[in-house]
Amino acid sequence: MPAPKNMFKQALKDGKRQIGCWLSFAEEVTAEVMGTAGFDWLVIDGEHAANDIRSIRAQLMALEASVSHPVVRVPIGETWIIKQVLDAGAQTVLVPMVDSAEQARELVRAVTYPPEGTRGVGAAAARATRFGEITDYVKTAGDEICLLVQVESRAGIAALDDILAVEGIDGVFIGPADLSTDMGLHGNSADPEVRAVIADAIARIAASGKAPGCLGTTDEAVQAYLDMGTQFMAVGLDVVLLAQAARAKARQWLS
Ligand SMILES: O=C(O)C(=O)C[C@H](O)[C@@H](O)CO
Repeated sequence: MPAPKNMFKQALKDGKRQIGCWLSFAEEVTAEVMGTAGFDWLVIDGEHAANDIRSIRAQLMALEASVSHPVVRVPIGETWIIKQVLDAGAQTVLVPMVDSAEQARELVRAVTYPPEGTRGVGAAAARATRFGEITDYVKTAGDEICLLVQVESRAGIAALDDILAVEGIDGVFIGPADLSTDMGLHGNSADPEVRAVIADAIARIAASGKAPGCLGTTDEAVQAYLDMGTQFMAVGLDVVLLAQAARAKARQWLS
């Protein structure tokens, strides 16, 4: 029995637009709720949400029956956390703060079993193999793992062409908040200077044959990034969606 087909990775290969959303509550019940919305992908955020490997695993389980493909963002691009989230069942990993081709090559090795890579073999007891039921997991997992890296600094933008040349990277996500902050604009990703850098980066990513990704926290930003050619597009964060809806409801009835 082979590893499950990664339909999200296939959709990216086929050039299909994929609309997603961030999961920032670090709670499986909200992941399960968001999993009923119909998004193509959902990010279990290990970087900025209060997640650990157990809560990440719980959200992967909560999304098992959802049409939304779970993408796990690790807190940092280190092999120990990558092996843990892959063994927990993640098939798509998003790695923040990638600034060089060497970092990218190391990440490809981290998601790859030896001899080509460095991923440790824990298949027998792993959720990823359905606890040993998927007998050919070690042999077949590599083709179904989707590795996405985030370029979100001036250094990363400068190294983008070299990063795009790294085989095994399936997509590059441009992080508007971090990029604009690194540009000295304090998270103001709507600044025309930032938008120009993002537009150029999206174009270069697409031209390389890899999938460009981004996140917009307003409809205006989402449309702007889509117009630039973004393929895997996150259109919001669950925490922000709830906060905004609750405040609007309060204003509606308290006024
Ligand atoms: O830099 C960015 O923008 C991202 O990487 C997304 C943020 O981390 C997300 O938490 C929204 O602010």
